[in-house]
Amino acid sequence: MSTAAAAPVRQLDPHSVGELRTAAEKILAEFGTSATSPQLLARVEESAAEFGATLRHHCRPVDTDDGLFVLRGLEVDDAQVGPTPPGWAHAGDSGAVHDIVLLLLASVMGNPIAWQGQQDGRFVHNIVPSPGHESEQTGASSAVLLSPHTEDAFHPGRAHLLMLGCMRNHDRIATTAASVRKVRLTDEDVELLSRPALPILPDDAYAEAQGYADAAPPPVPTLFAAEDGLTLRFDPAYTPLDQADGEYRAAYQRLEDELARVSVAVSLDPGEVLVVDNDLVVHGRVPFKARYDGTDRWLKRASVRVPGRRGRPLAEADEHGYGQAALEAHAA
Ligand SMILES: O=C(O)CCC(=O)C(=O)O
Ligand SMILES: [Fe+2]
Repeated sequence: MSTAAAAPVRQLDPHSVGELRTAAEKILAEFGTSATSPQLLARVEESAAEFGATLRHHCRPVDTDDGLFVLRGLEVDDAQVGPTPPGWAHAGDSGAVHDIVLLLLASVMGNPIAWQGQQDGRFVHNIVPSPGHESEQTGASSAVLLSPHTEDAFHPGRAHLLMLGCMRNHDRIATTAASVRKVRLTDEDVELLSRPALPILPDDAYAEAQGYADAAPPPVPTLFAAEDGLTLRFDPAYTPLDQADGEYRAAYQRLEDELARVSVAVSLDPGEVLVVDNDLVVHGRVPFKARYDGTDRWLKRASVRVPGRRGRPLAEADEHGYGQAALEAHAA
């Protein structure tokens, strides 16, 4: 895994930073919370529509095979944001102005989404290590490697973009990212992995979806040849690989090895926002020791759909999504 020059950086200019900050503070002053209501979301959409061309340009689609970029230039005042919450359920309005900044950025890039079944339906999630969850394959874990995955891979309505905004990261714990556009596979492996062989089951962040029993889990392809290149849908921790034949398993393993080979480690500093194209890149996190003293690593996460984006199999439209539906922040 490489760490040098891990990600293309887009440096925000002071004017763009000011626009974001002023708009977010105004919205927070009006509503007194970052908890989303239809009124707050409408105000976010209005404000985002008024941003200048420079900020919009910083928010243009991912434009390299890295499949990601880091927005730099926003500021987080470590003293002012208060202690890292001990779990998402305790976060409340901690760092509320940063929730709104992230929502504004997300609204420039596309349409933010939320899931009823995750973090109380919030549009901005808090990713913090949580006592008792150390070994899970969710954002609340710490002691284990969070293995590379497509965000919400089980669902046809999953995000096109994943945004991770850093609030605090004293131990410089890295997010990992691997782009399918950088892997080397034979045509035979690509063909094999493009067949819908296995389902991807809902992850541990979706207790309700895990109980879904109305229909069988649909098999989905791991790779897809989109117009502009390969895309992937990959979450080995929730894929029943033992149901596949040896040939498929071997190809899947070769893909996993290649993703590990091209993986980069992105250690975010406060104020930085990592934007990952969820169709091109799988992300994860290295293991670390949680502090549980209010100074732990703390990220804000937003998920975004990009209207009109292609690059996924049409058959996804028929998937049941395990009874889960994403809420869109803004009318399509
Ligand atoms: O903690 C991280 O860096 C990434 C966690 C993760 O997978 C996520 O928030 O979706
Ligand atoms: Fe994730």
